[in-house]
Amino acid sequence: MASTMTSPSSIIDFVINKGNGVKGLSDLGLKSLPKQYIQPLEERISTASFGIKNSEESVPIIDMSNWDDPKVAEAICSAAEKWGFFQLVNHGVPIEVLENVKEATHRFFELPAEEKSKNSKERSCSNNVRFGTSFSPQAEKALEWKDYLSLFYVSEDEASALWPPACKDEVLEYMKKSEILIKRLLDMLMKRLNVKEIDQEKEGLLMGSRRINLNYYPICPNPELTVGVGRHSDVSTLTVLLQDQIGGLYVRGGTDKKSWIYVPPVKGSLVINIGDALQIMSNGRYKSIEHRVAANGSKNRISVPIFVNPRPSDLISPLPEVLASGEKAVYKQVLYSDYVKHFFRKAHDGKSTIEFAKI
Ligand SMILES: CC(C)(COP(=O)(O)OP(=O)(O)OC[C@H]1O[C@@H](n2cnc3c(N)ncnc32)[C@H](O)[C@@H]1OP(=O)(O)O)[C@@H](O)C(=O)NCCC(=O)NCCSC(=O)/C=C/c1ccc(O)cc1
Ligand SMILES: O=C(O)CCC(=O)C(=O)O
Ligand SMILES: [Fe+2]
Repeated sequence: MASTMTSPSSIIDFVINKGNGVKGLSDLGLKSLPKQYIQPLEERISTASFGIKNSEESVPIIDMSNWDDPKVAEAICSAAEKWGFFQLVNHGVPIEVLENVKEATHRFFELPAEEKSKNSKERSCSNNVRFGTSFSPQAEKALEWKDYLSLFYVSEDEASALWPPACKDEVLEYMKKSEILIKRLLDMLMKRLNVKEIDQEKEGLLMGSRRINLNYYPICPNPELTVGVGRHSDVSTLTVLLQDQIGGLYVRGGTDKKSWIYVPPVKGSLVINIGDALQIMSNGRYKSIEHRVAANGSKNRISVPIFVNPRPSDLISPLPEVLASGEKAVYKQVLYSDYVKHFFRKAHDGKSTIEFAKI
């Protein structure tokens, strides 16, 4: 099979059109990376330092056991300002729920291509369920070494009816059990912005819609030539990210704000990051930080982000409470679905998406 698949168009046909994804390529045991996946030099991730702490600085690890203690809120808000990323331990989401969702993710991606591709953009019976590969293959000059299942949550009933049976129960449980944590985090972050209470209207604006992605990064023949996910910031309010023990996530940070800082897997933890919507609503106080994922030459990696978002119909802009002291708005009002469409229609390009909302 591998030998018959040498032309660029047959690779694309096999991976994208036939729904085999990069997992299909990886399973064939390819010895070298197809050229569509070769990233320009400046986008490649040196794996020489892979898994090794590459600087004195690292993303804060915050213990949430005493979530009521003002010191916890202080640590979270400071991390959101300085790093835009932090890891949480003792976050209240049961470890078993996290283990189950990881297992369900493997179960889904182990399904035959024919079964998975029933959820492709072309064949899915709903826009809210989508199996795909790379990020935006039509827009990308170089593809990313990742397959995904993206599930937009509307209601429990809709999810039960439409989400793939291989993973839906575990994914729904993860969403349900993470809700208290999400509310606690938003409560702390809002208090620091002088938002005293999250009423129904604010709750809708901050967390009115959620999308969960199951990401699969199969073993890659030449990991140093490509990426799992290219440089981007999330367009969410905040993202709750579950990663397995394999590693590969890097975030932009450090004293010079330009280094790539490795986020080591911490057993039982959840990674939290601020997204563009909250950077806009906080008028830049909380930072949505660029991040990227390396490909791996010896292990299959998974991750499961929950993107906590405004509703598509929401207008987002700096919050009145933030501007009350006379601070000048640096972002204009944008319709959230326009913002997300803008993000999805281009290749990953670092922090560029937010230009769309700059005054
Ligand atoms: C505006 C949406 C996204 C699409 O609505 P639509 O225009 O009626 O539906 P389309 O199916 O025509 O999608 C528009 C484009 O976006 C693409 N797209 C539609 N969902 C998807 C999808 N989950 N995945 C990757 N392309 C998609 C889709 O392929 C299409 O591209 P194109 O065919 O070239 O016009 C709509 O679903 C919406 O408002 N959703 C609610 C908000 C929402 O989902 N927010 C997501 C937050 S996601 C986030 O923060 C980070 C995501 C992320 C994801 C991957 C990464 O590598 C890194 C980050
Ligand atoms: O796989 C990861 O660790 C991060 C993935 C990511 O950044 C995303 O899906 O937006
Ligand atoms: Fe991301």
